Amino acid sequence: MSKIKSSNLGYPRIGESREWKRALENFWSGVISETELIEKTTEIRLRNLKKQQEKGIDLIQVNDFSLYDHVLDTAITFGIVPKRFNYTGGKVDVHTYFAIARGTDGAVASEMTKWFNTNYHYIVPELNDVTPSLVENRALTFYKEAKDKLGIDGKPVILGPVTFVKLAKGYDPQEFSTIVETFVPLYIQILQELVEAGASWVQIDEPILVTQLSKEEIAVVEKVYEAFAEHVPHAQIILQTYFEKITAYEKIVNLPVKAIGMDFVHGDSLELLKTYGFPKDKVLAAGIIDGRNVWRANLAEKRTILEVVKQLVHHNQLIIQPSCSLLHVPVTKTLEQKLDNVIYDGLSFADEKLDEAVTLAKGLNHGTVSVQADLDQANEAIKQLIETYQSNDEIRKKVAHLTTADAQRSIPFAERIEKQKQRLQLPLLPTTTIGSLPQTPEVRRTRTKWRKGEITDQAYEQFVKEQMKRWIKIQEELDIDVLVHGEFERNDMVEYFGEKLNGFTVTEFGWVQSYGSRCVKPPLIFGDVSWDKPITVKESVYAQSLTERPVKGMLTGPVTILNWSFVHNTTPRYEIMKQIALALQKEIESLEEEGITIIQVDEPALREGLPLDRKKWNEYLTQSSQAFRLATATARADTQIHTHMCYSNFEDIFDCIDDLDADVISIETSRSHGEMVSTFEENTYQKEIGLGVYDIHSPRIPSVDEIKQNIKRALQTIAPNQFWINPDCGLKTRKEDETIAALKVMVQAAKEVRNKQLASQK
Ligand SMILES: CN1c2c(nc(N)[nH]c2=O)NC[C@@H]1CNc1ccc(C(=O)N[C@@H](CCC(=O)N[C@@H](CCC(=O)N[C@@H](CCC(=O)O)C(=O)O)C(=O)O)C(=O)O)cc1
Ligand SMILES: N[C@@H](CCS)C(=O)O
Ligand SMILES: [Zn+2]
Repeated sequence: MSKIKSSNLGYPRIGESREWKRALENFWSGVISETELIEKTTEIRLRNLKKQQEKGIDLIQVNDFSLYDHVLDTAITFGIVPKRFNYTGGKVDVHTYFAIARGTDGAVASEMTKWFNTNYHYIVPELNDVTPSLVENRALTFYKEAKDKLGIDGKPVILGPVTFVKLAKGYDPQEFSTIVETFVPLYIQILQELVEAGASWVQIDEPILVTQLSKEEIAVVEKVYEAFAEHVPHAQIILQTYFEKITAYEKIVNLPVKAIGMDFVHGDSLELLKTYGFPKDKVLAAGIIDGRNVWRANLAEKRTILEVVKQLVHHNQLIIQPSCSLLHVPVTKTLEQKLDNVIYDGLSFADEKLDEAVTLAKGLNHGTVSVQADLDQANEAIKQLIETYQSNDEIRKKVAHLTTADAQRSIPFAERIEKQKQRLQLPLLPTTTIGSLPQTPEVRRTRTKWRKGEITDQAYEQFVKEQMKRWIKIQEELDIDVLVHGEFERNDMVEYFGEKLNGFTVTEFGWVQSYGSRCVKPPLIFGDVSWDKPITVKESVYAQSLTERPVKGMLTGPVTILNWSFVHNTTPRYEIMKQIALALQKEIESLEEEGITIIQVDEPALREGLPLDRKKWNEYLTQSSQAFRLATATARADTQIHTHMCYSNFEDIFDCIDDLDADVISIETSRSHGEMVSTFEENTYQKEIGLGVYDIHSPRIPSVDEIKQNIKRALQTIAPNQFWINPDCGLKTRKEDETIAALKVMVQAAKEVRNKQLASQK
């Protein structure tokens, strides 16, 4: 009988103490050389592999490490570099690689967007005018490295051609099949070289197979994998999917590959298996450990599922693995010193998830008795965890009695906006920013000192006040119309609220990569959510006291707080979302009581959370808009409610955006070069809107003409009296001088267009 194997689908890149982030940022700022960057990152990569080897993972993944993003890595494997970066062929050097991701003085960065329904962002490949060729077989390089340095026969992973082309831009969708075909010989060469080097398995990731593909697209998938089977018959391919169940299961499961990887946590893959069976000649790679959440697995329950799965596959042809790459969870829980013991015992980060996979495989191979102690321990930890859940009867009752009317503003938008215009007296094409201002090393350092108790609460508060004071003045000098307090007091827009609301817990080191070197520390939700006292009022009121211009109150919305937290499944998600909404309602009321006239409730994660399975869209969108409206319903009619969204494709959720009933929305668009603008041609959006006029994730300063172009393009489809002028997103990642220079250009461009508009109205 063959042995059931344990496997991994990707290990976090960032290192236990975010040493990867520091290496990258030190390289970008010239503190370390390219050689040092390569040395440091090689060290991290090898350490990651070694850890997995020591844990006893049978199939250790290679080529999952990246210096920025794995989709960008795939692009440079094929020499896909947009023309503006002056690439002349051959292996893409590190400088060009980072230039595509971050932009340069002379060339805008490639667009970045959400990786499926996650908070990880990938760099969108641009296929216009480039002929792909295999310039570097990166999978082979990293396969050899693991073999030579650690004696690991790794399982190289490559992003499959269908997903890669689907996620790319710069081609006519009609040409999809032809474009994919151009990649097929290149993939065949990669596979051939890997087989020659001795790779036992090759994993090809095709997560696009869990989305709705057309018949023609499925035919392309079939053609591609038939070609691989024909040309590289000895490659043992694992066709890997994740994040949902496979949509065209009956077709996909019969493709000529050795193994199919499926997610057994998200979407009902078990039902597919039971209904349609699983081919005898294939191995099933079962993603049974949740790669998207941090709560400990109930191993006994998992084992029961696996016993069923085992009956459905032939002769132990089973691999046990996480449901997706562990990129989406923090590295290890062992660094956490401050967590409550019960919560600590109930957690499982990447390292612990690998232990869980190994345990389950061992139990299946050697009988449950061999792992009984682990199963009992997990069971006890989970039991303890659930017993400590803090229920809040008052909140539960409130939520239970909510009606549709509770999620409705007092009067319709058309009437509200008139009152708001009266109250705010803003110019045509008002300028504003999205909320955060540069979180300089000094700001971060001061907060870290305060957290460590090295400076007093008073000194820290004073420091934050000074930042606000300085920046209110800067914004006034720049002549921005609607100001922000800058969010200097916040570590992150979600974690900050997690620290203040009941029902949340935060970790010290639970970092997860969001994009490039930037990481987030999602809070844990384990308890009913409630609000005790004002969270943001002190800062907003102070900032407002310094100026005659309106300063926006700044909150994060219920959908985003929920989606960017690790939520335990004790309570249904929608229930928690409504609890958060009720808490935000109180915060809004507190801001209003102190005279704040504009309140922004950010929802950048609304589109991201859209289920991959279309059948689930309606419920999600209805619940999301309901929760947002509940949070903002009690706002005065003349309080202007703003919202903001970024780094997603918004076309599919346009109706939901409208349904939020926010008075003003700002949407990131500049990296997608006006694609969003065309959406407005097909829609008659009545409310006010700001389409980001410059990209904030690049250090590059835009020109006045560029911004004017962006504004003018927007004004072709949006009325001038509806339009706001703002950057794409918050400015926290930018340096101060870059920010001031870019905002100066933005205001200048706004004024030029405004004056022209006013002159033409005369
Ligand atoms: C707007 N976006 C956000 C997303 N998700 C979020 N949860 N938040 C977002 O804002 N998703 C979509 C977009 C783009 N994504 C991001 C994600 C992350 C950042 C970002 O800037 N991250 C920071 C970390 C922020 C933070 O929490 N910092 C803490 C800790 C400070 C720190 O590191 N201290 C050092 C010591 C410093 C010193 O002594 O010099 C330490 O502890 O070692 C804080 O500020 O207190 C990042 O740098 O990665 C942006 C957009
Ligand atoms: N207000 C937040 C929104 C980010 S999506 C910020 O400006 O950083
Ligand atoms: Zn944003």
